[in-house]
Amino acid sequence: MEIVLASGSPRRREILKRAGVTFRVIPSEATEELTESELADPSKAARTLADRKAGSVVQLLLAVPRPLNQPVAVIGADTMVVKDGRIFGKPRSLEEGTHMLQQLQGATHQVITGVSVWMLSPDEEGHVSIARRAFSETSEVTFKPLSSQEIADYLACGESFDKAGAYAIQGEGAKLVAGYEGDYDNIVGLPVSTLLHLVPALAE
Ligand SMILES: Cc1cn([C@H]2C[C@H](O)[C@@H](COP(=O)(O)OP(=O)(O)OP(=O)(O)O)O2)c(=O)[nH]c1=O
Repeated sequence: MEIVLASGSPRRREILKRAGVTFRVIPSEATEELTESELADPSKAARTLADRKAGSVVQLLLAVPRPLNQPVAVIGADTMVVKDGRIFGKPRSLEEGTHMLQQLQGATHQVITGVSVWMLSPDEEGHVSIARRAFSETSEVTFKPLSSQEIADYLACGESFDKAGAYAIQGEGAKLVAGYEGDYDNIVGLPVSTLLHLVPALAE
């Protein structure tokens, strides 16, 4: 089976590689916008975005005028930070990053990663059947109390802008964190242990 990771995230690539999975990368160009009603249920929203990312890459694969000659699994994922039911994605400005970290300091929040796997199976005539499996995983992260100066100094290191919630637990952001519960890889972007448990074919 061929495995495709529908993600431009170097962290997801790294985590999947470390788990011993052989795959290629096709970054998704799906939009990350959600409607008000989708925003109301963060776990579902994360699964929806993951599904959209995987689905957009499946469309690309099926648009190529060359029949699939083997089953293909396409993996999409989306990570969001959730504080008091509000979703924090990637900050679009320094102000937004500052606001996110002000909300997160001295408190506990959830990090939710939604994952969607689309399995494409061609038959002998070249017809492709599609099966989908989606799940989400939640970890909890507690931040130390932070002063405005500490927040400004952290944002100045520059690692915040492509990270949900404006921090990277695997980077300089580790020093903002008092502790976490749950799966660490899930916080960094891909709950690979649950993924391989639910879709064991990926590890074969
Ligand atoms: C909370 C947290 C998030 N992140 C990252 C994981 C995700 O890459 C990113 C959230 O953005 P996503 O939209 O989930 O992913 P992405 O845009 O990086 O990649 P793609 O859509 O192509 O798959 O935040 C960390 O690296 N460390 C952390 O501690």
